[in-house]
Amino acid sequence: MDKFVIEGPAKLQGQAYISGSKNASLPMMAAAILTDEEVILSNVPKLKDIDTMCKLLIKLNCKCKRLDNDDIFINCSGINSDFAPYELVKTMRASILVFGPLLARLKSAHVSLPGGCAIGVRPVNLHIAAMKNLGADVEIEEGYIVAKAERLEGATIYFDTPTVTGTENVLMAAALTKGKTIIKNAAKEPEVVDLAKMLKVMGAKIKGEGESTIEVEGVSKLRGVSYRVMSDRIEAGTFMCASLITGSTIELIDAPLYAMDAIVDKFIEVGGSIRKIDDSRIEIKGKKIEPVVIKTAVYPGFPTDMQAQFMAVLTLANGTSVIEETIFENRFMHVAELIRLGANILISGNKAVIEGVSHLDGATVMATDLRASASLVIAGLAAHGRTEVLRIYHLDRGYEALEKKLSSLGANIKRVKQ
Ligand SMILES: CC(=O)N[C@H]1[C@@H](OP(=O)(O)OP(=O)(O)OC[C@H]2O[C@@H](n3ccc(=O)[nH]c3=O)[C@H](O)[C@@H]2O)O[C@H](CO)[C@@H](O)[C@@H]1O
Ligand SMILES: C=C(OP(=O)(O)O)C(=O)O
Repeated sequence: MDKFVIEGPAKLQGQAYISGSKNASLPMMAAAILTDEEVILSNVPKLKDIDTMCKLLIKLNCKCKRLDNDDIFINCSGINSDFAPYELVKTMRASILVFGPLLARLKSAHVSLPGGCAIGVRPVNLHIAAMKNLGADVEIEEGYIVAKAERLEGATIYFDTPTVTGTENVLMAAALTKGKTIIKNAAKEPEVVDLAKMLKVMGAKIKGEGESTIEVEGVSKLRGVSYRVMSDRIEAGTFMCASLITGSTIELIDAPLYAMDAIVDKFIEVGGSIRKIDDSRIEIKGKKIEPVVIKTAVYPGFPTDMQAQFMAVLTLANGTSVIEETIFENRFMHVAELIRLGANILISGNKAVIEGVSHLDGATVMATDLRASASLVIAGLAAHGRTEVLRIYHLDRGYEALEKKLSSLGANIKRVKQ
């Protein structure tokens, strides 16, 4: 198990390249199941989750391999298995994204139920209800979703709560399902929009992506595609937090600002500034850390995936901040670890009250989930002395070469094998 060793405090300068989006790449890889032609995705980040999705596709008898650099090649012409085993699904919840495509392509799916995880229970009841609505018979047997769909037909699907991967599963299934499917209270996240754009290039008929009602007119066949994945707004936001907490000016290449309004607003409210250099480059400057109120919400609200990183920054604010987490019931696992670094944080229900302190001191801390890990790295950059972040395999699920990118900005951070 690797750990990070950080010697702080750091001052950063230079350029960081923002990789392709994990949460856009994963559904697009699953969408390759929908066609028997080649799919080439570019700008796919080198991450553990991407490797897991590739392994899962190979298990289904698709071909999946990384080409040069950031391209992934997938060909599902030989797909002949509908089985997504627990061994893979337990390591990555996003495996549930093969559910919709398998049903549409093979008329059956046998997909392990993802377990709970550190941030919450994360049920998939809405995915299952949606597939039933499209006409599938779905049972839960021995921890698996077992679904058959002799005759799928377009339907109106209403989500009680907008679910990102649920919306993506329905989009993919409906693209190959006879008739019109209307998704109401759909997720509007940019990654959903990017998936819809890819599906349209494949020949899908979709209207309304990015709005709360999406209409899909099913087609009988989808083509292969070559598609460039959007850049990762959460990675870009994480670098914004690194610049705030270290009071540094850095340049970001390929940050998808068009999808980052809520993050940029908070960055500026806390005390950052942004200057556009050209179409692909921005300069971000962390000047001071003012206390703020943050409430996570579905897009275009403030993303839950940025909550932990902003909390790390606010531990050093000039006053008291409040963060309310409304998406996941247990996404404050980083708090106890930030307290080990000297932070003053109280939790009451789904609210955290963060009293800014004058400084943080290095300590050994434990990463518990992906974004919690990132928040500990950010805090470690500002903490005085040595911070060890254990269990960074969580971080490797979703950040490409974070330690290399931070080192090249001047941080003293090393990956150490234990
Ligand atoms: C691979 C991927 O894209 N992951 C993202 C996706 O996760 P994911 O798609 O799993 O998250 P959802 O949007 O589904 O979850 C939103 C809320 O709906 C609830 N819910 C969801 C489905 C369901 O069947 N029943 C149900 O109750 C969840 O428990 C949660 O409270 O969106 C989350 C919210 O922006 C992000 O944090 C994740 O990074
Ligand atoms: C929670 C996240 O991912 P996943 O849904 O893949 O667990 C995340 O990206 O912060």
